[in-house]
Amino acid sequence: MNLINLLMQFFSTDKKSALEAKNMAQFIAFGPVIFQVARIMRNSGILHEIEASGKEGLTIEDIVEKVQLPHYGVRILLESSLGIGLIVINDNKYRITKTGHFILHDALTNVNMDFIHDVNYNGLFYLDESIKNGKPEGLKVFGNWQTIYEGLSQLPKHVQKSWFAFDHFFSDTAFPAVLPHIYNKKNNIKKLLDIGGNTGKWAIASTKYNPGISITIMDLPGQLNIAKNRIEELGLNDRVSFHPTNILDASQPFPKGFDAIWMSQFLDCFSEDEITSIMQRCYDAIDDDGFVYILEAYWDKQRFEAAAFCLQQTSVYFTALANGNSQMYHSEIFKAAVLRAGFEIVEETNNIGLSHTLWKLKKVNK
Ligand SMILES: C[S@@+](CC[C@H](N)C(=O)[O-])C[C@H]1O[C@@H](n2cnc3c(N)ncnc32)[C@H](O)[C@@H]1O
Repeated sequence: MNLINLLMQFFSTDKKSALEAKNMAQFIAFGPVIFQVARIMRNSGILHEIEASGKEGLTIEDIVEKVQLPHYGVRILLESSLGIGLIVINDNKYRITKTGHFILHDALTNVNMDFIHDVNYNGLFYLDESIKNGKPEGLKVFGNWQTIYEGLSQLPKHVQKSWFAFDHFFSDTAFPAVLPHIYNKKNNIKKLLDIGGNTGKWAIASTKYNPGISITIMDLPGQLNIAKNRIEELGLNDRVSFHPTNILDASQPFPKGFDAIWMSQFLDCFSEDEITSIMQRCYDAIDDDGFVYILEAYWDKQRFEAAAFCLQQTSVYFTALANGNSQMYHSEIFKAAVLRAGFEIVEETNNIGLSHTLWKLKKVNK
């Protein structure tokens, strides 16, 4: 049985006993409480102090003294954390559990937790309206934009920080692994169009990796201003140029003359029809021997249940906050939207970085 079939088994059987299922249902019912307590246990230093005490453990009085918070509040957090499974108690002393360890130290957990709290938490209150209207109704907690991308450069600094940390966490692990797939002798790419290039991470990685490459980043003006500053600081102005545009305006043609088009974690920001429209414009922009590369994470292509879970839950951010009509896709739904524009997949590479799949596409011969 291959890995993908193995993953789908997680979603095709109900494995829990009745007791486990009832416990899980309580975790869901108290979900926001569990989330906030775990976050405060991490941020207040309580979890850290308990971990640092090792086998010895700490009493509540020890903890109150170390973190300088009221006794009542610390008691509430500790008792809740026992139920959550972050800590255990023996002889009136608290010690950390494995789950507590991951809340403190696991990079994926921390990036997800900050993203959910800073970017999503308040806006998720409007999920039911977002589902009904197909609009990101939760975005109003930050401002009056059609999509979060229009407002990204104006979000409060701590919100931006968590958004970028989340976005970059996934691309940072994928980019080094994927560079040799793109810039090899066979492809011979000299000019690349990076659509949705954001703050210029891929452009910078590409120019460092391959001295013969020049890149044009296409994105919304707000993001390109951030990218421009970075590129200038690094002295890469002669290698990287910018094409500000709102890609949702289908009347705007794409620039031409590129050997390949690159889209990383980009098309998931759009509905199926919008993906097809963007791919149609890619089709018009490249020559018949040109390529389009798509780097995406699909929940059905993951090796681990937790990875699929993260992607399935991230979709809800797109619904309530980002744009109301896109998601982290199942690969078959995404593939249909892409191929409708007249492309075929000529190479597929899975398990890149944490969770990505790379597709190399070319125009279908007519
Ligand atoms: C999730 S980020 C991906 C960034 C980067 N490619 C990466 O792999 O980390 C999506 C990018 O798409 C851009 N984007 C979203 N909607 C857009 C639109 N309507 N027009 C142009 N760019 C858009 C955003 O500004 C953002 O930079």
